[in-house]
Amino acid sequence: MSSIIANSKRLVIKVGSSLVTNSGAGLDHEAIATWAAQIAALKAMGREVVLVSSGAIAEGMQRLGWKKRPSAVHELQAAAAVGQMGLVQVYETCFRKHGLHTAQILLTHDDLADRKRYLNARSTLRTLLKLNTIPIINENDTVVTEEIRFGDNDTLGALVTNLIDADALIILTDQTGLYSADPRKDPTATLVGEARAGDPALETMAGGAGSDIGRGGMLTKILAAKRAARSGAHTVIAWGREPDVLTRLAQGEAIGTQLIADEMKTVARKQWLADHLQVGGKLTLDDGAVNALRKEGKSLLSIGVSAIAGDFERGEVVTCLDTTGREIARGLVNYSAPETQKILRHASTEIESILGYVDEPELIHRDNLVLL
Ligand SMILES: Nc1ncnc2c1ncn2[C@@H]1O[C@H](COP(=O)(O)OP(=O)(O)O)[C@@H](O)[C@H]1O
Ligand SMILES: N[C@@H](CCC(=O)OP(=O)(O)O)C(=O)O
Repeated sequence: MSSIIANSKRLVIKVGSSLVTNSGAGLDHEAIATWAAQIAALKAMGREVVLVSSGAIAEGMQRLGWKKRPSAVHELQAAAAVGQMGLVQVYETCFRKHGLHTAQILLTHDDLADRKRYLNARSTLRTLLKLNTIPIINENDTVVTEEIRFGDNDTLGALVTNLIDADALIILTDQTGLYSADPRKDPTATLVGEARAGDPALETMAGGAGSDIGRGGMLTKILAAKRAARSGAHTVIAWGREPDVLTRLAQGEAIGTQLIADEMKTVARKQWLADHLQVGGKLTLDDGAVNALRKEGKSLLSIGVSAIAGDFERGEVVTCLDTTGREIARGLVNYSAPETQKILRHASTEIESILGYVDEPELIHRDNLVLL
């Protein structure tokens, strides 16, 4: 059996609190250095990596000398704010040794549900990847309440996987994978080597967190795999302290639990777009633009749009019609209706002089476009 990661170019790697903080005993610098070295090796193989790291609350508690996890949300938030400083310092130091810059991104689930912020986060992350940096993502604990209470970064990892259209999500944790039951409670439990992401049987095997440090347990990891599969990404759940776990996975070795997305990426993305967002407006394309989309797989540029209808905002789904009114595509539009009205029939290079700013050179990026 070979690893589903072998052919994955863009990876989201999630490391849980129990792992980053060595079961709550402060940040584990050595382990973080090991992952940084492996991620640097993945970069050298041409992979793109986004890291989702927990550990802020646990590190904050350690720094503040708190032995017991507080139940008051504002105290958890304060601990997260203190601990996040330590977390990013360690990552920055470790990656710098490999000549890599890190970038801190703090997100809430709401940010990814909001159309505009979704596009903004996506553009920033894609730019950071182009700049060859390692984005380090955590929840923005200061401004959330429910995430902190039920907070698990597994869900965030899956949302980021969907957001940047990653090929795979690797969840590193303190167990060697998903077991038929919680191995802390049932010593006869056996490792699940491979399964279909979204198989309901997995949910009955997975329990909650086995320690006070981690939040989600296995169930949130299984649900994250199901969510990641909706944009066609596979998930691996593996032990973070397994020697060379990341580089071995990338070289094709099957380690831990592999949860396979059975939908093709393009089909899944189309479904995801169709499910998530309602059509907010219409664009009429000239024949050249229809050709560029259909035959050449290109993005839609403002120059190819001859008319618009509806009052859509940046980030809404719009439908693209040919000159006869037939729907040929749908996609997430980068400019609002009033902006599009001003830039239609104009080249991308003119956007800045017309609007005074440029969000993206494309009206709809091809990754956000589904042909019908
Ligand atoms: N079926 C299962 N297989 C493996 N671990 C399980 C299972 N059910 C529950 N768990 C528990 O989930 C824990 C990992 O989740 P969690 O503590 O939230 O880690 P992390 O901080 O890495 O997200 C394990 O230590 C284990 O006790
Ligand atoms: N944002 C929180 C992460 C929440 C959490 O504990 O998640 P996880 O360890 O992934 O179950 C923190 O940094 O402490």
